[in-house]
Amino acid sequence: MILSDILTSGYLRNALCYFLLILTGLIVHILNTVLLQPYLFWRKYKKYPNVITRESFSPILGDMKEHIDSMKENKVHYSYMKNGAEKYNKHDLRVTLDGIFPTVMILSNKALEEFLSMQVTKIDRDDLNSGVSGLIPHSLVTMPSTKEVMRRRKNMLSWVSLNSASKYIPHMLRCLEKVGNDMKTKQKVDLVHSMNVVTFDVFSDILFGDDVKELVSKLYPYENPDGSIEMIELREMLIRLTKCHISHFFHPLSHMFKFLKNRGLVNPFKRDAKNAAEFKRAILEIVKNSKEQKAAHHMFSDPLSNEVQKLDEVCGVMLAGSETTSHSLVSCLYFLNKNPETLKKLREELNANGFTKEKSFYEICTMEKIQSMTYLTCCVKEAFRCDIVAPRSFSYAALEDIEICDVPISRGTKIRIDLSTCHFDKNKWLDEYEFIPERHDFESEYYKRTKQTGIKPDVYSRRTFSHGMRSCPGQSFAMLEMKVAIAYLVTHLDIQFDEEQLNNKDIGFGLGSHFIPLVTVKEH
Ligand code: HEM
Repeated sequence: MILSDILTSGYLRNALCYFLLILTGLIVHILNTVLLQPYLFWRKYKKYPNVITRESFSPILGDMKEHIDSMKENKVHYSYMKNGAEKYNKHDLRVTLDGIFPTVMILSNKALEEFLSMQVTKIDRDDLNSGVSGLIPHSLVTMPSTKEVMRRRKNMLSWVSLNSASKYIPHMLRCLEKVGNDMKTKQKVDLVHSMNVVTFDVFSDILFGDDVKELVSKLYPYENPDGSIEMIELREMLIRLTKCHISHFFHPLSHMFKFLKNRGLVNPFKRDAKNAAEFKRAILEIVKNSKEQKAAHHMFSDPLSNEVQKLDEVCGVMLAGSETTSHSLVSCLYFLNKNPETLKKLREELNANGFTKEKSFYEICTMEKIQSMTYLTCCVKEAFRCDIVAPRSFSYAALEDIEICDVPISRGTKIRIDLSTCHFDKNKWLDEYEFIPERHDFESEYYKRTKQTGIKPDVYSRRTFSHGMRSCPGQSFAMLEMKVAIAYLVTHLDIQFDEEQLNNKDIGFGLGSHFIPLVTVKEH
């Protein structure tokens, strides 16, 4: 058939018609999921007086716009939650759009109580695969609370021995000593990076045996955004992978065309998936080569989980255990630098308990001593209140149509607990924007004063580790590690942040923060 025949024949006309039909369907589908459904969701909740939503509908970006605008103004991406606390705390729920995905955020205590009472029959962990959980899609962190997942959670806790963590203190001190000495030799130190070295080393010692130390510190290939391959250590790889996966959250494509991200079809998702696979391959090699019976070895001997789940479980523990604590350490050191009187008082408590740099920390730093220092505990608790490593919980979902505080929530809707806003509730915390460790000390004058005003926190006013059966299982371990690290660092070092960062009241060092704290470090 010659070309003119084809053009005039019905073949082409039919093909063209089908093509236009498919294209129209695709456009309608995109407009419906990207614009119409999010808009209807936003509008539906505007009428409830106990629900707060964005004042105007923001297409495609949704409430991500808040995060992006904060960063543009040199504020940490979640600073709007703190600054808007007065407005938000008047409501039970906040309805947001994570890009185009509708999410209900639990704000008030009443809403949280109702949420917890429905867990896990009507509300459960969502089978999520976004943000940082996209890095570990088969770990228990991302799975609904089936019997099997709760069994994995219990086993993981006992294998990692989080409840008898005192045995890890000497190793924590060795890591701190090494990093502390290294920091003193540099003119400027990226404090997030240094604290990451500490927390990663602590967790690699918990998970892997001494016989694979070489493999842990070996260099592995990592593809950079410009396509170049850089040889880096595993801990550096974990830091970069975490940052990249958090940034997926702010990437419009991951909201508009989820499959592109989930299947790693285009960059940066493609590159990040490749780097994640390399990271996991390295972890597998380490576990397989270790003969020592450390936590990862036990996790891999679980006969009821498959290889992919076990691998993600180990990576999940590394991620949950090291990234969170390192960022919290930076926040705590920041507030201590910003509040010299507090730092002085903390050093006095440490000195009075024998924590001086002339003494060997390996002898004096016992679990009992660490737990007995009230002011140290208060400083860590206050840092947890004032800056939060994860401003929202992982994602949960409604398993059926439910109501929270008389507000209907349809089956399948994503629900998250707001972990930050209540930390600045002026009805629960006196001087809510000030860093005042004394507020956590029942014996202090400040505490007595707050009691007289009637403004006092309750069990749900502290949400750093979330609440309920899927709250953080590493809380007491994290507290211990924070206290040992702060005790060591403030006794041995003077850490100075730059003035601009000290004066920025909207700075923060939680996950995904764009701030790089370049500090100067001197011997104390
Ligand atoms: C300062 C340090 C830490 C903070 C602020 C923190 C905070 C959190 C938060 C907010 C959650 C989400 C809970 C929810 O979705 O409702 C979580 C989950 C989790 N955390 Fe932590 N965490 C820290 C340290 C640790 C440590 C040291 C471990 C040790 C292994 C750990 C292991 C986990 C695990 C396994 C989960 C998932 C629990 C589940 O889904 O059942 N975390 N953490």
